[in-house]
Amino acid sequence: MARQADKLQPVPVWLGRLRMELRQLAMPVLMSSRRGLLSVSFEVPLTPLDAPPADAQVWQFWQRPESEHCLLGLGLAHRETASGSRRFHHLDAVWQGLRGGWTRISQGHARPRARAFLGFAFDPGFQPDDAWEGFENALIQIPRLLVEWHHGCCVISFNCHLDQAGKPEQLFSRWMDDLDLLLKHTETAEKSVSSCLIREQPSAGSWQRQVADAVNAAERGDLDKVVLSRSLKLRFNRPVEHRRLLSGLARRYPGCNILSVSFGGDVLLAATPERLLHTSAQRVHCDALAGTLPVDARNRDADMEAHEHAPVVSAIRNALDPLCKELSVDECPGRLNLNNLAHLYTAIRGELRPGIRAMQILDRLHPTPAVGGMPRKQALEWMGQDERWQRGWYTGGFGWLGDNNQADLSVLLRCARIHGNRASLYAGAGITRVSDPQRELRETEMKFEPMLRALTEC
Ligand SMILES: C=C(O[C@@H]1C=C(C(=O)O)C=C[C@H]1O)C(=O)O
Repeated sequence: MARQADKLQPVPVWLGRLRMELRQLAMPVLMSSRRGLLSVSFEVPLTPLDAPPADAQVWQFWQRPESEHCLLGLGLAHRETASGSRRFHHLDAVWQGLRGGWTRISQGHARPRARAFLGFAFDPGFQPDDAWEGFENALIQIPRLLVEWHHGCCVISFNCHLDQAGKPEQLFSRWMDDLDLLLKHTETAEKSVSSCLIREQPSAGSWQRQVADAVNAAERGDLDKVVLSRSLKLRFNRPVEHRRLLSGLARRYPGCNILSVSFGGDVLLAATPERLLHTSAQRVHCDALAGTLPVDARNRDADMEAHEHAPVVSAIRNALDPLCKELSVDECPGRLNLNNLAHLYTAIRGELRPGIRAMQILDRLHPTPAVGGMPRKQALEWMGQDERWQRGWYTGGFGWLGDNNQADLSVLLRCARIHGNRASLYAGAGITRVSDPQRELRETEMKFEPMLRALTEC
């Protein structure tokens, strides 16, 4: 991401003015009878961060290095949660309501903007447990401080919900604490961390047996595809330096979305190649990403993987079709090369019918057969019996929502959940009637590798 060294001013100069202007702009609204959300935005000469600040407790971090776009949220201004089969309907209504009553003020060149983070578990029935401390089934969260870097420009927004803001002086001091946290951000010294594997869940042997059962079920015609996953639990000799981990992943995977979330407990981070949904006004873009090969694989291997890829393309096409005026789907899949592996990739783009919102698309899309299976119902039932651990947010989604039907949501893959000196890693593979258990196991190992490497190098 481009640095803004040329625009950099000594921090205290703009900070003093910002403090004064924030007060002048926010106070009349805080003293009024207005309700709903308030945002006050400023353009500031702040260089991009490659991770959340060291002392932050609650944050959401979203970065797309390739397009020089990064969002960082600190603290909590407002949050709405949902679960169950209507969770996206509920959050859609919430989001529309919030946007309707949002007072937005901006200073200088900053454009007033509405931004919220959206995150959700794979399963609408997921209930947060000890393993996923602080992670709700699905939520929309508006941070108290939002920093957005895009193409060399940085806008900082101070947010609050006027119904819950408390006394103005307390709010200003919380805002200033968030800002201090952001400005105090420093690099941490390099440390070597050694790992020891605690356990695999399930063991490699039983996972291969599960794969063989699923292959038999596909041969019988009970299902076409099911994605089975496994988890690795690791313990390190000191707390995992997740910020360093994140910056390492961004360096190595600039084409992926780099994500990190904490609600005060565990830290979830990911370098995911799969964009679930990207909308802006009436345009929609989805990735069909399924079928995995070593980077140096031959075309014959790609033909085998096409079995896994085709159902994903057709499910996304079917989900989008009724919502779109026009839909274009690449004729043949291309290859998306990551460092050690490649995925078959098809871009699906459309023009939405008037009034179609991002959350309505999400409701039809998730879970795609890239992470669930086909037919959806049978595959989910199969997974329910076989996977004896909670996927939590793994294969769920995370990203942000904005004005004008903007949304950028990723599938939570290639992720790790960190708790002190422990980490849980997740990986899965699509199983069809042509799958081979040993090959699928190898595929999950290839998917673990980037995070394992980053963890042991950070
Ligand atoms: C389930 C995962 O990945 C998904 C499954 C893929 C496959 O089966 O080939 C490829 C990309 C993802 O859609 C994972 O990385 O854990």
